Amino acid sequence: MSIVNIPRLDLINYTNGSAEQRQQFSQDIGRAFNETGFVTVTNHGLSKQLIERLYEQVKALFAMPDNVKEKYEIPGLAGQRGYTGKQKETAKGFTKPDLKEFWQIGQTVEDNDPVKDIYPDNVQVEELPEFNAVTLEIYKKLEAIGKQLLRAIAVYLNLPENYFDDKVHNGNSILRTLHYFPIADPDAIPDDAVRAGAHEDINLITLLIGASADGLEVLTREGSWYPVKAHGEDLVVNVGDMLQRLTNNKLKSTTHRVVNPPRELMKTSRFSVPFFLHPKSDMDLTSLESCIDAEHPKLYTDITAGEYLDERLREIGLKK
Ligand SMILES: O=C(O)CCC(=O)C(=O)O
Ligand SMILES: [Fe+2]
Repeated sequence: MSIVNIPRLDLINYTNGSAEQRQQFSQDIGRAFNETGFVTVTNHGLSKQLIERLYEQVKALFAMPDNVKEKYEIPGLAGQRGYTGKQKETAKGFTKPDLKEFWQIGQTVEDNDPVKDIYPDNVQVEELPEFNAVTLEIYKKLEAIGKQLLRAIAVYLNLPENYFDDKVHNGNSILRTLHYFPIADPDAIPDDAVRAGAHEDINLITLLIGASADGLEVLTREGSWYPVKAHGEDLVVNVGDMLQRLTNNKLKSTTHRVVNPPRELMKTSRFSVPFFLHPKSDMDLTSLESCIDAEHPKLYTDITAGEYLDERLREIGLKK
């Protein structure tokens, strides 16, 4: 069996470290993103109490009756805000939808950036004001952590450290709170229906809170599945297709999935909260010249982040 290297990185070494520690952090995250596309991050600044508050609210949201949640399903928004009901998203190449329901929160523009006009408003959960408050706080904090990580990656790529700053400022990022619901009768579900079918994330990088629950697996280069284990409150961070495209596959957007639990645990829920860090839709994803040479010929056509997102939302059935 192959050994998959998913290093555990201490963010304090980047945010408060010496020049040497910062350089080391950049090399460590860059190398891991080049090899497996995944790292775990500790000392990220989200307190245990905040994460507990988040999960309490996420559980309360999905505990509401389906007919209450369904009033927050907004036609025309491709699931990008509010509720998406059970079995609506189908991983690319799969025929059965994933066994999950989710709620998505988008960008809140706080300055007078005109991009404000193109983002739909977030949907407020009337029954749970605390859900609205804690998810907004988590969104802003994960966005700030993501910006730090992109700075470290920019250094690894020999770009100016602030290369991504203006591209992700007021970006089209999404916080997704997810519920993999209990399966009352395992025999009633189709054989190939899974919690989350094998897929790659669309965005630049993903920061996931709560991957300590079992089920998340990454596909190794040898073609086997390897479980991702995070220590308690660590974040799991991975490369998405936009960053892979920008770097002409130097950084790898690794295929991952969430498997169903063993039969005796089918009646239990699994919750998780990924943050998909997106740039503004006008970011040019044309592969960097520095990532193209005779050994690494250009693999992708030129496209903007907005055009690319549109294409992908159609493929997974969220956009008609
Ligand atoms: O639930 C998880 O652990 C991962 C979810 C995921 O990969 C996704 O929503 O893209
Ligand atoms: Fe994913």
